[in-house]
Amino acid sequence: MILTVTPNPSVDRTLEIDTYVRGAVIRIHNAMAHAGGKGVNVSRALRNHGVQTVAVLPVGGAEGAQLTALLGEHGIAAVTVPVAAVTRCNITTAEADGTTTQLNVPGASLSEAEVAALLRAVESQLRHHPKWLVAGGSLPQGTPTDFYVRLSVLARRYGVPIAVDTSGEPLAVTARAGAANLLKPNHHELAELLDRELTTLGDVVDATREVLSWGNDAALVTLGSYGALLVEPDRFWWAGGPPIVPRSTVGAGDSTLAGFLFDDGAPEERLRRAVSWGSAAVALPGTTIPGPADINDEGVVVVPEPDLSLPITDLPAKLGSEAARSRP
Ligand SMILES: Nc1ncnc2c1ncn2[C@@H]1O[C@H](COP(=O)(O)OP(=O)(O)O)[C@@H](O)[C@H]1O
Ligand SMILES: O=P(O)(O)OC[C@H]1O[C@](O)(COP(=O)(O)O)[C@@H](O)[C@@H]1O
Repeated sequence: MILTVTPNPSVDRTLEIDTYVRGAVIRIHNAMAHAGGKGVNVSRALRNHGVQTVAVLPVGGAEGAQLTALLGEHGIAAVTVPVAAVTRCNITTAEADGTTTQLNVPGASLSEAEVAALLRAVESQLRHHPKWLVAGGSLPQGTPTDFYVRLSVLARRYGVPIAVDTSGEPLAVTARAGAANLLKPNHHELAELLDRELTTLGDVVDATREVLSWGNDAALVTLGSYGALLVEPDRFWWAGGPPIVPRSTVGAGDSTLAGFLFDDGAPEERLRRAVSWGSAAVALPGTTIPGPADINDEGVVVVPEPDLSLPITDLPAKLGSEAARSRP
């Protein structure tokens, strides 16, 4: 079983339009709603692939009830912690040219008692010794910024490894505490954490190694359309998929993390699977999370320790074609 916790879940609403024009009346072609939030999406991806998973999340108000109903439709076993504040709705516009714009609400406040109830709900599931605890997303107001560090202390007490996918201050606090067995920042979150631009592959690998030197075991750094890197203290790999015009990139990072955690195995294989799940998510509308029928890893190339001087933006073009040429 893989346990996930999402302190700030969302009903994700997606509006598919031609082009976003500020100040204009925009006609919507398709509107859809999915259960969202990082841990929730990891649970959805795992569940789609037959992995047992439990999602812990706070829910409140009518949107909380809708979120619970959506989770039921997705077949997710959820432990919901009732809270007074109304669950947020994040809104995405998905344009015909593949541009995805996310409007993420901060999320209503949790009281101290509600934060404590959330931690207790996670602890009661840790007693079942899940294979991983996956903790993800922003923190709602009222949640201490060291929330993920507290989760990590709990997880370690039960011998459960923890993967954390967050951003901003909660990422800084978690990473600097060396609290994670696996971190899943994207390129921009990593640059913000280190407060410097990361232009080449070497820049990203050095930055990630710095983060690992704070006590974190490994990092899966996603690079948007430029693929993803798996970095351990002494080794790293890059992987990338075929070019895609996205339908919606929302949920791609979460699907990538789920693909990585789906099974043990050689790091290259886990990274290949991660990128194939992430690429599949990009081709699907709204926060649709891929299942086995959506995924094809044939176009995904994995390259161990590529040239560190390569600009990130050149990776798919340079490494994708080199790997294809050297394939037997
Ligand atoms: N525009 C895109 N084209 C192709 N693949 C993409 C695109 N955006 C994301 N992906 C895939 O999804 C993964 C996660 O995307 P990324 O945007 O880095 O994560 P996050 O959603 O966490 O910000 C990438 O590693 C890549 O495999
Ligand atoms: O908690 P945050 O950072 O606001 O992010 C929440 C949003 O991220 C998502 O989990 C998608 O994340 P990814 O695109 O990184 O996979 C949405 O479902 C959700 O609305």
